[in-house]
Amino acid sequence: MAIQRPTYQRPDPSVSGNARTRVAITLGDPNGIGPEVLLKSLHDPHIAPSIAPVVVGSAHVLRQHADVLGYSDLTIHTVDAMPDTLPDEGVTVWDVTDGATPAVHFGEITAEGGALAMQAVEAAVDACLDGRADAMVTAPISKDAIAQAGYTVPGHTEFIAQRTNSPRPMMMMVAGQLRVGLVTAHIPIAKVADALTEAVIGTKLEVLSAALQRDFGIAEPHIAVLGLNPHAGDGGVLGMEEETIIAPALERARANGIQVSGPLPADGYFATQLNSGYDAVLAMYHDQGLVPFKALAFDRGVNFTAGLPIVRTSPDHGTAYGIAGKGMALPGSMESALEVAAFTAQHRQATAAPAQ
Ligand SMILES: NC(=O)C1=CN([C@@H]2O[C@H](COP(=O)(O)OP(=O)(O)OC[C@H]3O[C@@H](n4cnc5c(N)ncnc54)[C@H](O)[C@@H]3O)[C@@H](O)[C@H]2O)C=CC1
Ligand SMILES: NCC(=O)COP(=O)(O)O
Repeated sequence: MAIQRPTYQRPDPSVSGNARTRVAITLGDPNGIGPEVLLKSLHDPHIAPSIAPVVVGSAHVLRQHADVLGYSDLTIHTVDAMPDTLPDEGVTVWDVTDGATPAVHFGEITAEGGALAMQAVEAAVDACLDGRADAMVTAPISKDAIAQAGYTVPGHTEFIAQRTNSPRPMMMMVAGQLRVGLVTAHIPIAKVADALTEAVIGTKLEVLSAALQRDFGIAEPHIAVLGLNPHAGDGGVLGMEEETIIAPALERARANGIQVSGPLPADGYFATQLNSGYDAVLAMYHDQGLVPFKALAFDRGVNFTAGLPIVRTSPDHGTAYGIAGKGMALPGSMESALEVAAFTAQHRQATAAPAQ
């Protein structure tokens, strides 16, 4: 079977009246590969025409990464707020550090790095909420570093949901037509089964279905739902969650007008069903969805947070400390994250109900 590759059209600026999508791009952990993939992506001539990118974080950190990459002639414009217009060349950084000059320690997990990364996320969320930005793209943070900095959320998804008062966030991975939603995300595997309830699965199906319509333009989405246990429980021999929790949740979703199929065996799904016309698949836990997703689409995969009032995407990879500062990081996932952010923001704007 052919590996699924992204088939997104490049975002069409005419969708929103020729306005470029204003994207706030958070710098991520300064010691990881976030700034590197960001710099490489902004050099992609296919990306620049459709978005107005503003990097949020530290100009000093970005300069250090640019120097290591050999981009020493790059002009970095520093501003102290989300700007309305951008210069024709160079990269604009909204510096949120109050003039600090943080050092970069490639490959190290530090509280300072975690704090700096989250300062940028806070600023970018607020810019999206008050309309100064159309979308945000987050370069990767380290969950360890942000915990050292005192943050009690596991990652962006939960943090942005809190800051935007969104009770129903959902992690969703996207690579072209391959879309994977998660019922549970950042919890220990030992807690997954207990976290699965009919209500939770029903909520995730609603959020996923709404995101497919509102953000990806699929009028009548059809969602495949995976089982939890091997072979979807095999009639109860290998586990009962399919019969007692997942199937009833699907019945209720159907009654509410959502097209769903399942519960389907997870291993077979990714081996045979990717071209069967499903618009998305709902996985029960993080690695059930992300292992096959990354195996199929790592270098183009995007992490999209469904269920938010703002548009937020991210590359599908993390801080990759082992290769930080070596110039080896592949930028494709960040490029796709920028594209999906622009595409979904433009789609939301184009289809938003006019104000009464
Ligand atoms: N959106 C985000 O903020 C994300 C953050 N993370 C965090 O990142 C940290 C490290 O996570 P890991 O599980 O080690 O995953 P990782 O994605 O950082 O690294 C996994 C493997 O992929 C390689 N890799 C990752 N990105 C690459 C790229 N662009 N080009 C070439 N090779 C690449 C790495 O070198 C490593 O071998 C953790 O704290 C994790 O929570 C992980 C995923 C997403
Ligand atoms: N595996 C995805 C991941 O860990 C990223 O999480 P988040 O920071 O986007 O919440």
